[in-house]
Amino acid sequence: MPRIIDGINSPGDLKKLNIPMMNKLAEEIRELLVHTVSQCGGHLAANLGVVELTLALHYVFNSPVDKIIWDVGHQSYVHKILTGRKDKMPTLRQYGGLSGFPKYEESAHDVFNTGHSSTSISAALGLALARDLKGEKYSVVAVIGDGALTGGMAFEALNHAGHAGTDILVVLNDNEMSISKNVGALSSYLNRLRTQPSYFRTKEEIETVLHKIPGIGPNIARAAGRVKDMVKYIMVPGVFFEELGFTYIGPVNGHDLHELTLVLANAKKMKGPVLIHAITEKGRGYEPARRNPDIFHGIGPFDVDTGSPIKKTVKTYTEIFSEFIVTKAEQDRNIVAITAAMAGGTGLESFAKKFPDRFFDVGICEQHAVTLAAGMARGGLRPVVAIYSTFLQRAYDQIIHDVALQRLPVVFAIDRAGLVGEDGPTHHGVFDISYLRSIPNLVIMAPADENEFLDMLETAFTLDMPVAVRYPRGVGEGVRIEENRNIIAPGKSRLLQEGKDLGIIAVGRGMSIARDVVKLLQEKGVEVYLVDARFIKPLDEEQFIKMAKKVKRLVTIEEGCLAGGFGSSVLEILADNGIEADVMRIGVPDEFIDHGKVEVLWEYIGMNPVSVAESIASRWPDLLDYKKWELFRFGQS
Ligand SMILES: Cc1ncc(C[n+]2csc(CCOP(=O)(O)OP(=O)(O)O)c2C)c(N)n1
Ligand SMILES: CC(=O)[C@@H](O)[C@H](O)COP(=O)(O)O
Ligand SMILES: [Mg+2]
Repeated sequence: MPRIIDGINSPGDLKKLNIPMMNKLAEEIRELLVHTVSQCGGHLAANLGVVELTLALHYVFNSPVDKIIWDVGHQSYVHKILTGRKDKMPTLRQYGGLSGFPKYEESAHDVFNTGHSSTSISAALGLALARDLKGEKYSVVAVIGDGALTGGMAFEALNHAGHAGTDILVVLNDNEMSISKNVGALSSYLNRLRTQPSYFRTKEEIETVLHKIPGIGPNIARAAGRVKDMVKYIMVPGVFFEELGFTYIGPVNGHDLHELTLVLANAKKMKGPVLIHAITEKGRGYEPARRNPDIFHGIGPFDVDTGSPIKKTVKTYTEIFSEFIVTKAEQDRNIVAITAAMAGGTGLESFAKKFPDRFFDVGICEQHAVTLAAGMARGGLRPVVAIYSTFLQRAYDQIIHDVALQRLPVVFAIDRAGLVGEDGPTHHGVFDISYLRSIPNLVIMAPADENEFLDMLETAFTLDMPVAVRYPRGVGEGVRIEENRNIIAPGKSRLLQEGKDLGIIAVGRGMSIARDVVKLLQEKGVEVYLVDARFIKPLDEEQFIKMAKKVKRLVTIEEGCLAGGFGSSVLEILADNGIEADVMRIGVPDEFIDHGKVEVLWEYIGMNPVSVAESIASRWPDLLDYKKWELFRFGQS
């Protein structure tokens, strides 16, 4: 049977279809989504939920002349399929292939790059204001989820857009889910909009209801009758958005193509800011995702028939943190845990189950999460804020102004530090070393393996000051976990071996690379002095100086950006102490690193063990002769 999807190569092809044909196309798109994500991994549930919404948007609007901006952008696969990238779907999230997020460099239909939440309305308003100033004519649409709407930036933008009054359409895609169940008062408000028919009652009906309230009811009813606006508050759905200057339309069935296309076509003609509240179901059309939208929010490759993910054997750093923090909280009642809508991703779900009163999911509000922690610490609690490195960027001022400046004992569990792989440049956690190490009053650690990680977490709670522990995405080194924990003295590195030819100082997952480099070099007779820095701040100055004096040649290895990074801090120590040494820094160069498997990315930036060994051999040819180092890559001696 011919498939409609085969004839869809641009949004223009959609406009030839009628509603039944588009419904059929929706089914075919869902099949493609499930197949693709089962192979490549990715954000399945959100995409399954926006199939009809995306079809309707491309049916009514004329992309790329009209601009559609996808908030977070994890739900943009359907948009990619409809805008000429259907055949490239098998390359999704792989190195050199399609990005999992909108990317202007990939297509003119991806008007604005996203990945972090709650930026779409600001960007859309910027485009709309640019359009107005340049006297151009096109529509601008921001598609934002109910989770992303919890982010402060979205409100800053609504506030400005309502005031600016220009033509802009916000489509609120409300599926009641962030990654987990959406939280907060706003979420409850959206829920009331969805479910309470009282919003549609007439003035007379409202007065009747009010009269039934004993004591005060009749008075309120009389007052409401006099004050027009008060009645409006009760009668008009979406009054919150209306009061901000938006025309609210909704709720609309986000899976009914007939209703969606009509409403969008009307909204397109309206003047000023308009908000359409569309109700969708996350995971729609694939039962495992519909039943577990949180698991299928972002998932690795899985079996389509069962929905089961491909199993891993070694524990992830996140799992280790998860177990640690539950045990620690059993011992210390003052420990509270905060997440910004990432309970699953940061491993706080078990904590939430065990200590519901001590767990706080604040929504996608990293800034608030950090200052909330500061307030709690001032109030005598022991807060741990678990946030991905890339999202902590949002809370920079709060770390400085609210936590560090007041030297408050907040523990930052910084997950996804380093390259994260398939999510790519919006999500790589490569900046935290640089942006944190300049902050006074902050201790920063990075573990080389699981035992060190647990020791660091334990140490963090012994220090009466702000402490950050950064650790990577995914599995650890697979070492056996020892029972006894060691408290590490701040700034104390770990000497692994002494050697006379070359010194390597590595930190965090850089140590795993360093170990392999040492093996390669030792096989060629090079004697390496190897130190696991453990601390990014404070640094083990004494050890580093001793080492530099002895070997004169140092290599630093970190999984973070080189600019202002850990290697730079080693150079600062040497310079400040007048030590002359030849230093090679290995880390992330001054460019945004694409998406792909971490090992592939390491190779690209010259950070995998073989590349590092080759760089060492080429920089110091007297250590190894050319012929020998050339053979590293082929594993020959
Ligand atoms: C600043 C920031 N914090 C956290 C995230 C992680 N994150 C990605 S999607 C998402 C939930 C978004 O929910 P919603 O906007 O409702 O989209 P849905 O997946 O439900 O369609 C979160 C928390 C992010 N991308 N950016
Ligand atoms: C879109 C987004 O920001 C998150 O869903 C992110 O992709 C999760 O990453 P992890 O898979 O590392 O939890
Ligand atoms: Mg949602």
